[in-house]
Parts: sequence; C-alpha cells; structure tokens
Amino acid sequence: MKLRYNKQNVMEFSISIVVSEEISALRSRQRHLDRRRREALDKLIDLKGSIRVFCRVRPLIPTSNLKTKSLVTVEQEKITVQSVGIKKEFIVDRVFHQESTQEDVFLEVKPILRSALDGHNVCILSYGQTGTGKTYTMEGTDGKLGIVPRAIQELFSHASEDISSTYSFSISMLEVYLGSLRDLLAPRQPLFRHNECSTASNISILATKSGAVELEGLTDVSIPDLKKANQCLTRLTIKRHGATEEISKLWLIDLGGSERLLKTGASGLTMDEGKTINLSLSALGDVIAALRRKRSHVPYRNSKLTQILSDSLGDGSKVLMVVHISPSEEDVSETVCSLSFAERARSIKSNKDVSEDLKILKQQRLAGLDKEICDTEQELKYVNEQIRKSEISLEEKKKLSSSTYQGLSDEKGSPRSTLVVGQIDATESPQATEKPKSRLSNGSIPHFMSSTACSRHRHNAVSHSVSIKPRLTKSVTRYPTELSGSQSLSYSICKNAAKARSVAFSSSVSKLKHLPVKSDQINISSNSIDSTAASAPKRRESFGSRPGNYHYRANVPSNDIDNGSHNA
Ligand SMILES: Nc1ncnc2c1ncn2[C@@H]1O[C@H](COP(=O)(O)OP(=O)(O)OP(=O)(O)O)[C@@H](O)[C@H]1O
Repeated sequence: MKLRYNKQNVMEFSISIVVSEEISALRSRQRHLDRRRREALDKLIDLKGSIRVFCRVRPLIPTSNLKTKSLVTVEQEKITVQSVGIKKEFIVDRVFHQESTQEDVFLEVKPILRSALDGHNVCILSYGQTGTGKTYTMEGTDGKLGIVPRAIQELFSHASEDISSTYSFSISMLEVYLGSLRDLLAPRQPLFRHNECSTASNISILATKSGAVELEGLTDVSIPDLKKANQCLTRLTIKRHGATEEISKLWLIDLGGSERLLKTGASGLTMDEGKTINLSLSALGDVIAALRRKRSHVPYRNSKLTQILSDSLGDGSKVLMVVHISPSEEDVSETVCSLSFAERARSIKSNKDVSEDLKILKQQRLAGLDKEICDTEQELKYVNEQIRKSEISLEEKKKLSSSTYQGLSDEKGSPRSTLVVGQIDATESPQATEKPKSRLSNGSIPHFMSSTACSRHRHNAVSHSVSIKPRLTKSVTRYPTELSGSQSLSYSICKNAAKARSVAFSSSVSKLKHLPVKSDQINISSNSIDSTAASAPKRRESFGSRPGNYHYRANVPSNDIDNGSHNA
C-alpha cells in the first residue's frame, strides 16, 4: 500500500516537472512573441509617422441664420476649401469627413494606445476653432463615446489580458491658465463666495538630465478600477511591471479654442486669455514642425504647454493631433487658419513628390506589418491560454499531493501573473522615488469630481440647450451614463480575469509621499496660483501630467467654470 502510494506520488511528481517545464517554455515563447509584436508595432507607427496630423470635419449644423452650404470637399488626405475668391488645398495625414464615426477615429488611435502600454509616451491633442467638435472627438456624447473613454476601456482591457505583466494606472489633471499651472485634482479650498472653490496649487516643472518631465506638486490619483476612471477621465499614467519596468504617459489634450481674437471681439481678461492660448498653440505648432523636420533645436521653452509635453512629443513618443474644422461658410477664414496650422505642424507641403510606386510599397509594407501584429497577437493569446491551463493543472497536482510537491513548488513554481489596477508602489520603482512631493489621493475620487448643485444645474441647462454655443471655456464632462454600462462590463471582465490570476489590489500610494527628491532634477520654472483666480476664466488650456503618470486635458472642473462660460 505504501509502495503504491509512493509510485503514484513519483508519477505525479514527474508529471508536474513536465508541466513546469512546459510553462517555462511557454513563457519564453510569450516573451519572444511580445518582443516581436512590439517591434512590428514600432515599425508600423514609425512608417505611418510618429507625429501625425489628422483633420476632422464637423457635420454642417443648419440654423435659420446661417447659410448651410458646405465649402469643404475631402479626399483621403486632401481637403479643399472653396469659397468666393478662395480655393485652397491642404494635405494632412488623414481626413475624417463629416460622416466619419467615433469608431473610425478611434481605429487610428488604437495602435498608439498599445504603444503607451509598451512604455512609450503618447500625446493625443484636439485642436480647432470653438464649436468644431474638439470635445466631441475627445469625450463624445451619450452613445457616441469619444477617444478618452474608449482609450481607458482599451487600456484596461489589454491590461487584463496581458498575463506577462502587471499594470497600474493613475490620473492627474492640470490646467494652464494665463501661463500658470493649476492642479485640478488638488483638494479644493472653499472660498468666501457661495459655490466657489479655489484650485490653488504650486506646481513646478522639473526635467531630469535624461529629459523626462515631472510636475512636482501635482496631485496624482490612482485608478482602482475602470468605473472610477470614468469619473476622472483625463490623463493617464501607465506603469507596467513585466520582465522590466516601464512607465509611460498618455496625454489626452483638449486644447482651448484656436479662433483669432479679432473675430471674437474679445477684450480685457478674455483678450489676455485668448492671447495666451494662441501663443501656446503657436508654440505647440513650432515644436511639432521642428520635430517633424528633425531639427536639432526644438523650441520647447516657448510655452508652459510645450515645456510640460517636452518628453511626450519628441524621441520615442507618439503624437496624434486632430485638427477640427467647420464646413460652413461663415467659418471659412478660421477653417483656412486651422488647416494652415495643420499643414505647418505637419511640415510637408504635399505628397506629390512621392512616386506612386513608393506609395504602393509603403502600403504593402504597412499591410505586412499589420498582419504580423495580428498573427503575433493571435499566437500570444493562444500561448497565454496554454499557460493559464498549465498553471491550473499544476496547481491541481500540487493540491493532490501537497507534501510531495512542496520542494518542487519552492524551486519550480511559476510566477503568478497579477493584474494590479490602481496601484502605485514606490518601493518597486526607481522612478517612483522621483515623485516625492506630489500629493497623492489614495484612490478616492477628489471632492471636485462629485457634482455640486451648481454643476448639476449647469449640466441640466446645457443638456437642454439645442443649439451649438461656441464658447471659449471648456467644462469637465461627466461621462455619459451609457459609458458606465459599457465600462462596468469591461471592469467585470477585468475582475474575472484578475480573479483567475489571483488579482491583487493594493494601496501603497502613501509611500510616495515620503520619498526624497532626485538630485538630477533641474527646476525649470515654478509658479504659484492666486486662489482667487478660480473666478471666470473664459478660455483655458489644461492638461494633466505627472512623472510616471500621465494625462492632460484642457477642461475645467465644473465647479470652476460657472463664471467662465462664454459665447464667442
Ligand atoms: N463629428 C461630429 N458629429 C456630430 N456632432 C458633432 C461632431 N462634432 C461636433 N459635433 C457637435 O457640435 C457641437 C460642438 O462640438 P464641441 O462642443 O465638441 O466643440 P468644441 O470644439 O469642443 O467647442 P469648444 O471649444 O467650445 O469646447 C456639439 O453639439 C457636438 O455634439
């Protein structure tokens, strides 16, 4: 009896060795495939262009006062604007016509999101005249979700599928207002006047010797799950713990309206705001143009916006700018200005010097890389599934004869993959030590994110307004209720996948608070914010960022904009 028991144990022991070796081989294949996928994706993005400028044409919105003829005709990469005495052609990397859907736009965004998960800094910017659809593209509406909610869903979904790494996400929001930086997630200080709060903050832009940008003092909120991400929704930091550790920033930037000040008839504070925004946009155009021309000097220092984005626009980063235009006659001069900006940023006048043969070759190469990525991802899925099954089988064997397997388990037990969402563990990351003074909220949603009576009132008022109101101020959009549905679905997928893989949720963010500043940080600039400045900004740029965490956006929390709404 004893002998039989031993024989059985020996057999199970041998099987478990075989399974462990299988897992080991599968993991090695997994690493190889992941490397191949990344390389193919990098090549694909480089071939398409790591800085791309798109144009999206808003549909004509007929009103009783306006002529409703479209002045714009489009082809794949060409836009022609034709009006009395004007006929101009502009070339961009891709045109989204009036009927293009949110899905069409997101399809172009997807590859660079993957790139963000792979450790590259990514910047998605929405540019254009007020009322041309910048916010529609970035955030969308009920049932027509924009880039931001889709991106968050996509990132969480990939993170839950990738069993070779663990991920943590965090979010920050930042606004540049009249050249000052404002932390939109900082705890709010009540002001004397009813319903007003300040977002006073003292944020410094720091650059390490390697060029990485950090925003010291900026609040960073971990995202514990997809549902909470929906409520913040602007800027993301991705931290991947795999064979190596990678931190990347994903900036989602809804820029202030680009209209010319003469047209808006602005004066006083509004004029100052407009000037500052235009200077920032112009500096941004210069930087992108210099990068696309591969100039040795890139003028990052010319605006706060470009300083903050300097490590997310250049080498190794992926940039996508969507320039929005209106097709209507009354906007023709703004449309021409926006398209001139797009062309300047793109810095290539036309593709006519590129021969047809070369274009075909490029298309073939792109298709080949696309296929390689697809095939590799398919195989990766298969390998991941095999690893999962083998791990379960090994686990069962261990349970059957735990004493026999004790030694084996110590030596051969394969590492369990863990999905960590919303975790920042400073002890795991050398970079994390570079974020000493940042205020971190431990995963709870900051006060300003919950709607106030005032913001609810305004939100209701806005949703009852039928006509487009071009405005200079952006408001933070509460994510459409429908989004919660689709995102909670993904969240449950995350949760299930995570459960199967022993998901760990931890909240070690507080450790970051006490870490020392790295000595190689150079303070570029700092600014303090007048707490009374919360009142009435009309046009704003804002974005979120943080070392190792990212995001940005040009919106203002609802509490903060009650006085800021403005019709251009
Ligand atoms: N592609 C589109 N399809 C359908 N509706 C659109 C599209 N683009 C914009 N709109 C609608 O046009 C209106 C203005 O769009 P939106 O508010 O996004 O403009 P904006 O450029 O962000 O303006 P602002 O600078 O004032 O924030 C909204 O009602 C929006 O839903």
